[in-house]
Amino acid sequence: MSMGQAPVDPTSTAAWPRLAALAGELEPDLRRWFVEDPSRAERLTHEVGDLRVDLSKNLVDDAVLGALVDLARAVGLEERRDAMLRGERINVTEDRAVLHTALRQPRGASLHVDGQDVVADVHEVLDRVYAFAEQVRSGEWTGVTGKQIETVVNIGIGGSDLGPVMAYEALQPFADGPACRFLSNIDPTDAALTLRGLDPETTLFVVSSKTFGTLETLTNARLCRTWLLDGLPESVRSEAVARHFVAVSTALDKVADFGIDPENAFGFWDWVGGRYSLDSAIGTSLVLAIGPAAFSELLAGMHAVDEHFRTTPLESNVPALMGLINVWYVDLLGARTHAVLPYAQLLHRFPAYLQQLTMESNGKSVRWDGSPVTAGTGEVFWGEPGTNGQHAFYQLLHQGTQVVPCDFIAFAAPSYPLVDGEQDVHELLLANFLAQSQALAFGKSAEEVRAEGTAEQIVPARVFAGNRPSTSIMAPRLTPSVLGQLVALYEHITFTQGVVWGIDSFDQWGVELGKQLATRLGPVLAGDADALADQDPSTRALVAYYREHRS
Ligand SMILES: O=P(O)(O)OC[C@H]1O[C@H](O)[C@H](O)[C@@H](O)[C@@H]1O
Repeated sequence: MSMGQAPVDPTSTAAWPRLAALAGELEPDLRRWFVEDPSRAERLTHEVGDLRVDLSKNLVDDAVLGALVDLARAVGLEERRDAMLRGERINVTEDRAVLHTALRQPRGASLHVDGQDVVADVHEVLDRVYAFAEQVRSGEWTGVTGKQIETVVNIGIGGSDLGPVMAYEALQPFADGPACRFLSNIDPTDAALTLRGLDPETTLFVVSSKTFGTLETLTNARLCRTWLLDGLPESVRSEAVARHFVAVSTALDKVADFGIDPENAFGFWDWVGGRYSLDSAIGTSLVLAIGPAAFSELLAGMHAVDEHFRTTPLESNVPALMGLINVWYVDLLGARTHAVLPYAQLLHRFPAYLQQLTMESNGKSVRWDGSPVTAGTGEVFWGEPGTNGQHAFYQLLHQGTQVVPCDFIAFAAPSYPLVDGEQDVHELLLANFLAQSQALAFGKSAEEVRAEGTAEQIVPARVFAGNRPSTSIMAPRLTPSVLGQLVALYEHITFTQGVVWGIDSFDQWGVELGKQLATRLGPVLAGDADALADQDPSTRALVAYYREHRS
């Protein structure tokens, strides 16, 4: 398939009307489906790496899955996957290759793109990041006054923040290096609170920005540079930035302009999208925290899932199936959102990370050739760790009027085994994970509610309709490798959906307009009367309110 060609319209495939008919006929009855097919759980459970993915509580049967796989073949999922992995420029609107999978190719592998072995380049940078991290972690690299680095502040936003902070939180049990803090927001409160209590002599800043042109990151980097210099004795100031600032970017010239020594800069490439960059040098703060060995395991976990995605027939290809089932929910069953519910506190930032991955990738209305999409795209991803979510929004999941497919994520072994008297607390957590997926799937009928002696007038309020879809992902424990596997799994789910919809999942033009307008509104806030006069009445009134109340 030539990437310049129009994408195949999914609604024009033979599979689409079959899916529409199946959706029309669908009378979901998970209770009956499990009784009638005792092998349903086993047949619909697949393995990818260390992940065990149980799809059996989804509203699918063999006919639906068969039609979804046919749809995937008809739109050329396999060809486009292979084109991505080969380094073709499938990011059409930016004319770029999409090669985050090359970031986790093992040492010694090779992939030539435009005559360049990108895997060799990847390992050259990784080695530099690892060597630097070892120096900091061992205390060989010190601050300008000779003190060991105790805190790393990652300054970045979007993909230069969400991946590293998510993984740093998730891998706390493996964090044996300096503590990390993450500064992202242009709200000056973020800088003030991130720096609060830190000692300039023992703080290292990692300025992470693919473009090195992002307003938030450059502003925060300057604030931190001022804070650093103000907090150090004058005699060492001229040497301080070189010892306390490193940078990660594809724009190494801009790094030098900022005053960071190119020796202390780690590069990556335009073929790594920001939201796909955790495993590039953007992971430097994570490497500082968990060390090169653990980071290598994370990369190996991602690679294992890449290999599964590359080689497994679609019928048992887990990311492909999960992506296709998501398409089924969005386009045929009317789902608008998708909840991700980790029963693991350590994954508390995972849903936020997934929001950028999925929504910046697939929140599009036009296809890669510029024509309008032909089906609904880009569901809203959201979530919170269980059991906290249970006491907040699960009411809507159980009894609301919308289909909300849920992904449960749980681990057999606890990261911190604690007991409450005789009670293994991790078992309480897992009991809740199992209970919620059961309750969503199988519900509680009016007869069952009545049998509990419930007064007739409140029976309806206590009925659970059931047949609310979920996927259960389990792994032995949350390790760096397993985290890498989860990230790669969702990357390829996102890719699969994007291919079906025919959209370029690797651009993000939709974030640009707000940035442009913010640049124009800066002078308005600062008092430029002519610029204010050009604004719409609502904006003018908001600015007037600001003026009146700014103290
Ligand atoms: O890494 P940077 O170039 O600073 O970009 C940071 C983020 O900002 C942009 O607006 C994009 O929406 C994100 O995809 C990107 O991750």
